[in-house]
Parts: sequence; structure tokens; C-alpha cells
Amino acid sequence: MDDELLHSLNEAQRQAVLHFEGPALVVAGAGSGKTRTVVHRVAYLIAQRGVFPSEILAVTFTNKAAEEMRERLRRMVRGAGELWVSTFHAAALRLLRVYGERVGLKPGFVVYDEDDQTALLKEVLKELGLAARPGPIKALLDRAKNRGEAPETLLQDLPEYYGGLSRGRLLEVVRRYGEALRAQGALDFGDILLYALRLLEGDGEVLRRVRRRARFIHVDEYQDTSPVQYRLTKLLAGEEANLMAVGDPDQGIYSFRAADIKNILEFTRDFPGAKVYRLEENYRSTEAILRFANAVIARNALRLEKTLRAVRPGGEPVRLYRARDARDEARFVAEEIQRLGPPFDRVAVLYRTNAQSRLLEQALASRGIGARVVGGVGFFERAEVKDLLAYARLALNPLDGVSLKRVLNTPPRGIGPATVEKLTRIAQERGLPLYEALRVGAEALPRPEPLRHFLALMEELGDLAFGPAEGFFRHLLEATDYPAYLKEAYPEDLEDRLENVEELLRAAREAEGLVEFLDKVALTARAEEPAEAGGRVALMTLHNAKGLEFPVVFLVGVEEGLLPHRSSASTLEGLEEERRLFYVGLTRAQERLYLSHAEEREVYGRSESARPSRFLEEVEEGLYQEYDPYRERPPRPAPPTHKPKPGAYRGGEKVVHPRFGPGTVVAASGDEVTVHFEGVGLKRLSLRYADLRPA
Ligand SMILES: Nc1ncnc2c1ncn2[C@@H]1O[C@H](COP(=O)(O)OP(=O)(O)OP(=O)(O)O)[C@@H](O)[C@H]1O
Ligand SMILES: [Mg+2]
Repeated sequence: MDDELLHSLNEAQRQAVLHFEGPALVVAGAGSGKTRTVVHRVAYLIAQRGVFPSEILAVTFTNKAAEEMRERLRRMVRGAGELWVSTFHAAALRLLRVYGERVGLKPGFVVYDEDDQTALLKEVLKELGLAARPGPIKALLDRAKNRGEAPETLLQDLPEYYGGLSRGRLLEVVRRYGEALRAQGALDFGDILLYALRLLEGDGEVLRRVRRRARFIHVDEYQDTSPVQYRLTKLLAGEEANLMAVGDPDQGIYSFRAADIKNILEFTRDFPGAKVYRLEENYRSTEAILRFANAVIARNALRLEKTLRAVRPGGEPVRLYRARDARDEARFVAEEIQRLGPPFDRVAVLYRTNAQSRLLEQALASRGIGARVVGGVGFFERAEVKDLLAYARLALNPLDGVSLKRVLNTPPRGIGPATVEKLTRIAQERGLPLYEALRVGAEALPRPEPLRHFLALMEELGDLAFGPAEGFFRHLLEATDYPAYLKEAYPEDLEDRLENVEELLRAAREAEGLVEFLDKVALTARAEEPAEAGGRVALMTLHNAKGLEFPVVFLVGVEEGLLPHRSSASTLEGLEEERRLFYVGLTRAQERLYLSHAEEREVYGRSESARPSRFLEEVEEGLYQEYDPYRERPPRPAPPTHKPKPGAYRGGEKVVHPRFGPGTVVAASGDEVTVHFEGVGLKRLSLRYADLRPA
């Protein structure tokens, strides 16, 4: 056994696997076997060190990664079923289901997904008579929660007006939103981790118990842990700190969720005595792909140098296709995939923004190539699925106002907007949850019948809510005559929708109870698709591609405005994160890598000319080949290139930046300037890329 677990590893990996107690950091480039090392280490602890599976926790970045890891371990060791392999969110939610009451949660508490969160924010805004959009406020809340700070604290750093609201107003919205969540017995996504942290920080007994369950901790993709996740990790690790963190600072791509690659850089300070293991061989990609990727990431200034050698020599050259527009690009991708032939699940198409998937989906579909969007509008976000889930959540937790509003008149039962308006008023005037207002309405309103029916239905469902999930949904479908409603409401794609309902029943059958089922849904709704994949091309954003690998990768839209994205290109930090994102995409490829950019692309509904990404221009020409299978077309003029501006600054000059406003140059060196912007602070900018002008 010993041999089996160790012989398929290189020396550095073996050292890491043999690491026993105390903190360890495995820091290495993409495809160097970090995740594999974690898997083997877990197996080794069990097989050779006498550690019980029930003492091991492994944290992965996605549910899918957790599933894969569990599956691999099941094949390697006995007792793997008792391992705790999950994402931070799933782990935290599990703790809250057991101990939640100790931090004030009700047993049937629900988790609001992003749509629910937005719906609730809209309500709060309406209630306060404000016309602002929920988007920016949601972003603010998420950021605060990821940092583990009260939103109030973040407000202090904001300009006087944010998202169209004054600071005072914003504070009101944030408070009211928090109250509404509590009143409805709901957590939003960010709350899950915050409550878990509060639980473990505040309750020594629970902490001791959980630590026993997590004596050996592993965290994959450590570079993308948020401050709250970091604090959870540190707390769980405790004095003993049998913690193995695994990551690659060059793949940190979640700073918008307040993840901070400092976690990795400061690991040895945070966990004194930590051993550091470096893996330097890349097993995933051919040399041609790896040389390209290494050349890209080498351009980042804010990074530690690492070595990464290809184990697989040579390989197909990296190919670049210059498309006329996005349609041409999509056609190229689809036809090239057709040329390569099946199986199509060897292929992934990666892009920067969700909106880019539509043309690609169409181009593939019209050629009969199956595709699936990983992420995007997932199964659990379909209207019919959300309706049924809302009933389930409401049955468990009548306080859940968001779900109540969703199903109150779906299928239609004569409770129109005017009635809802009246009920809302009753609720507000008497300080009641909406559900209670329904009871009042069923006595007091002129046409009480529909309300009484609805209440009776919910009573019935409430009785079933703590039983098996499938039975619950079957009863629900029948009692509401839901399929008939679908037929009425969506005659054009009835089949699809009925299929989704069937799929929901299938998924429910696999779950134990309804609560467990809903938790699972809440956690997967965000990014991932239900298992089934078949021979289909995977389409996904670069963010969703993390940790995955595919024999063939198409990375599309490698152009200015998209990659780097226009929202991030104006600061050095933003630009470097975009470069890391590009690096993540490139390093997903095992054998073939295609890049493409379009010379014209629609931006906000208008067609604009687009330039190839500066990231391409930074790479020596020998590292890739231009590729055009449609050569008969007339040649096009060469694309324009950047001209670096002369180093015009020395320090002291007054300048203006389109986003940061007026500022003063503090220091300048080569292409880089550091500028102090009034009310914003210090920013390091690249002269080549930042649109900096003399004031
Ligand atoms: N010693 C080895 N021998 C053979 N194959 C290996 C070895 N180590 C890793 N691999 C293979 O290399 C590929 C990449 O490994 P893995 O996914 O663990 O890398 P990673 O460092 O986690 O990558 P990423 O940074 O993208 O998460 C996998 O297919 C893995 O099975
Ligand atoms: Mg990995």
C-alpha cells in the first residue's frame, strides 16, 4: 500500500505526502499535481499513519471538486465514506444545521441565493421609498461579508454617494436588509460563513468537537480564500495546526470576493514552523502550451518567481485565430471542434464574460455538437424549478417572505397584486410576518377563499416537509396541479419544463430529507451543473475553469476590453489579476490550445472595433502560430499596436485619471507611476495602459 501511494509521485510530491504533523504549505504552479498531492496525502494518513477518516477535513473550491476528490479517495482507501470533503460553504452549513440554534438560527432556516437576495433588497428599497438599484448594494454587502466586517465599517471607506444613495441612506438599507433576513429566518450566502465563524469563536465546546472532527485539515486553492475563510481555517487549525494549505499565487483570481493572495505569501508567518514544499514539474500540459503560459505570467511584477518545467515535451503549437467578429469567432470554434471530431467532452471553450456564451452555444448547436454551459443559468435557476423549491422552503419556514411572494399566486389562484399589496400593508402595520398577515387577511378581506385555500395547502405541505424529499414534491405537484399550469403558461417549451420537473424529482430521490436536499441545492445553485455530462463540449467562464483540465481548450475573446476586461485594466493590480485569469485559462489545456480574438465586437449593443489583447503582444511571436483554416479570404491590415508613452513624469505633477479623478504623482520609474488620488489613496499605474493626463 505504502508503495502504491508513493510510487506514482515525484520526489517533491512524495515529501509533501510524507509530511505528518504541523503546518505545511504546498506552493506550486498550475498542473504540478497540488490537488493530486492532497488526495495522496489523505490516503497516506489513513493507510500508513493510523489516522481515522473521521479526523480528516479537506476543503475544495467547488462542490464538483469535492465530489471528484471523494470519488478518488473511495477507490484508494477504506473508510473513505467518513472523510469530510467539502467546500467552505458546505462545511459551514453543515455545522449550522447541527449547532445553528446556538447562534440564534431557527431549525428550518433557509439559504437565499443571489436572486432571492436581490428580490429582498428590492423590497427593502421599495419599503424605504428609494429608487436605487440593488446591484451595487448587493456587491457591497457581499464584499463586507467576505471580509468578515460589518457593512457599516465598509461604508466609511465609500464616497459620500454610492450606487445613487447617500451614506446615511445606504446604512439604513443595509440595516433594514439585515433585519429582514433575520425576520424571515434566512441567511444569504455570505452569512453562512459568518455565522459559522461566530459559532466557533463563541462556543468553546462546539469548537472542541469540530476540531476533533478536523484534526488534519487540507485547503486546496488556498490563494483564493477570503478573509473569513482564512479565519475559519486558522480557528479550526488551532495550536496543533495540522494544516496543509495548497495553492498558487499566480492563480489568485477572486480579489472581487475579497480573497487575498497574501494568505499564501504570509503563511509561514501565520503558522510558525510551517514546512514549505515546492513542486516544479507540470504534468498537465505539453511544453508548447506551458512555455506560452509561463511567458504570460512572467509579465506580472507583483509575484514570486517560480519554476515550472514541462514533463510532456514538444506538442502542437499554440494557435491564434484572428476573427472578423464574434460570429466568425464562434463559427471557427464550432468548425474546428467538428474537424477534431468526437468525443466532444475532451473540449472546453473558455471566455471572460457570461454573455460570450450565446453565440458559441448557437454555433455548436447548429452543427449538431452537444454543449453544456458550466455555471451560467444553471438547472436550479429555471423558473419551474425555483417555483417548486420555493414551496419547499416555505413549507419548512413560513417566515420566508421571498419564497412566499414567489408562490402565493403561482399557479394563479386569484391572489392578485392588489391583494398582495393589502397583505403587505397589514404585515407592516401590525409588525407581522407576511405569512401571518395572510391569516389575518383570510378573516378580514372581502374575498378570503383563495387565501384560505393557500393556507390549507401550506399546512398540508408543512406536515410533509420533514419527510422524504421526493414524496414532498410529488404531493406538491398534484395538490397544485402544477403541470397543468406549465401547459397553460409555457406552451412553447412545455416539454423542456416538464423534463426539468422530472429531473428535480430524480434529484430529490437521491437525497435523504427535504432539508438536506435544499441545502445541497443552495450550495450548487451558484456555479455548477448537475452531474450528467456525456460527450458534450464544456462552455464556461475563466473563473469557473479553475482546477479543471481538458485535452483541448479554446480561449476566445483575447482582446482589449474583454481580457483584460475594461473594468479592471486601469490599475496595475487589476491588470495583473486579469493576467492571472488568462494564465488560469491557458493552463487548463493538456494537448491543444487555441486562442482567438475578434476585430469587431458588440459592446453594450453597439459594434465596436477591437484590438488584440496586450497579453498577446507581450508574448514572443515564436511561442504561437497564426492559424486560419479559411485562407482564401483577402488579407487584412495588421492590427494596431500599443505605443508606450514616454516617461513624462518625475514626481510632483498634477494629473487626472478617468476613474480616480485628480491626483499628484508621488513616484515614477520606467513605465510605472505611483499617484496619490484625492479621496482615493495611492495607486500604482502603468503609463502604457492607464489613461493618465496632465491636469
Ligand atoms: N507524479 C505524477 N505522475 C503522473 N501524473 C501526475 C503526477 N502529478 C500530477 N499528475 C497529473 O497532472 C495533472 C495535474 O495535476 P493536478 O490537477 O493535481 O495539478 P494542480 O497543481 O492541482 O493544478 P491546478 O493548479 O490547475 O489546480 C493531473 O492530470 C494529475 O493526475
Ligand atoms: Mg488543483
